[in-house]
Amino acid sequence: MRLLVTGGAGYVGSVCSTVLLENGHDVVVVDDLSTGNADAVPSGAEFIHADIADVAAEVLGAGSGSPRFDGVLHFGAQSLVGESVEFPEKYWQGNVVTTLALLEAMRLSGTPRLVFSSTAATYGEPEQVPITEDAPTRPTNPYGASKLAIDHAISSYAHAHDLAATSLRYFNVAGAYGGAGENRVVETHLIPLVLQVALGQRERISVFGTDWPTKDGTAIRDYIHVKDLADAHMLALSKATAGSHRIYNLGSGEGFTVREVISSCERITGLPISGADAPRRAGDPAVLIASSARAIDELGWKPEHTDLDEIVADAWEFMRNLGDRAHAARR
Ligand SMILES: NC(=O)c1ccc[n+]([C@@H]2O[C@H](COP(=O)([O-])OP(=O)(O)OC[C@H]3O[C@@H](n4cnc5c(N)ncnc54)[C@H](O)[C@@H]3O)[C@@H](O)[C@H]2O)c1
Ligand SMILES: O=c1ccn([C@@H]2O[C@H](COP(=O)(O)OP(=O)(O)O[C@H]3O[C@H](CO)[C@@H](O)[C@H](O)[C@H]3O)[C@@H](O)[C@H]2O)c(=O)[nH]1
Repeated sequence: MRLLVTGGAGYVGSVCSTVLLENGHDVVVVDDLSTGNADAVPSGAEFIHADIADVAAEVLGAGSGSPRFDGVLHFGAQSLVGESVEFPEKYWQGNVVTTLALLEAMRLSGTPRLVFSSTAATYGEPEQVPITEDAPTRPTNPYGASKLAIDHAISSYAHAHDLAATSLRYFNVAGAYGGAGENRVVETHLIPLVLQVALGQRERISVFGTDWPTKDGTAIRDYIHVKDLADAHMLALSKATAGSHRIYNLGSGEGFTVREVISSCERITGLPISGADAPRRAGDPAVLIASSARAIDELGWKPEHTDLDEIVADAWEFMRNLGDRAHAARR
């Protein structure tokens, strides 16, 4: 297929572009580099440096009579929970308004398929875990609310305009694949931050909240290997049907506390990692664990890298090999 990838200079988008190319697809990346790096775009992909809201109509050929792409994978977004509480405008504009422009361009060009990066943050604080797709959606931060609004917009476009749409609700993505991984200019995610401490690029890791109702008082998350996530995107592309919007949770199905993640990083790196207790971060839920049963049943998805130590080991190898290309090392 010929595919448009938004956010392909970011972490998940660059790994998925790599896997799309490995599967023989043609890939055009549009990225505004607001959080991504141009050098993360895989060399086999065409790269357009732009905000997708500005160029979607032109790139997709809105009004030209025939679609130029077989589908869009929409990773491009602002996606930091804490930042979204402080600057909600960045999330309503950058996520919702931008995606509405993309959906209009898809409608007007007749682009038939969409795979959207939704999130566990659409559910908010769960009543029970693991979380299924039928769980109530009560986001605890503007980031999750913006993604939920987009999911609703996609559903109505799919049904009214025959779009074959899939929303993949990722839990916490981690690890690396094919030379692509996490190398953000401003990093806020737990695993890369802990590994930056091991690399001597940061003094200690702050543990946000030690009074959560969990076994060691720190927050629990479900870490999914980015290669397993990429595989789910390939299945979503091939299985989607016109006029339907399916939503799938994607995680490994097991939860780890912040302290357990730090211990895993110590085991894998063989280095002691200094932590400092800190207050809870605004907008964070206590526990997020996925039920991916629907993706396993309907898409035939089989996560293959569910061991936390394996996920951390792949992230560690990627970060050690970054050398001068590491943004953290340049600061
Ligand atoms: N990383 C996770 O744990 C996680 C979990 C759930 C959902 N997600 C979702 O997955 C997607 C990718 O996340 P990531 O961790 O790779 O983030 P990232 O910040 O590394 O990548 C996002 C990319 O999108 C680009 N971008 C942002 N707005 C754009 C716009 N308007 N036009 C063009 N490009 C734009 C950025 O420059 C960046 O390269 C996001 O939609 C995010 O909400 C991520
Ligand atoms: O320096 C840090 C950074 C994070 N944490 C904690 O570690 C956990 C994981 O945090 P982080 O890696 O920042 O991810 P989340 O905030 O859980 O969000 C990720 O996972 C969500 C789905 O679960 C996605 O929607 C988001 O896009 C993605 O950033 C949370 O409890 C944080 O409070 C710390 O204790 N110290």
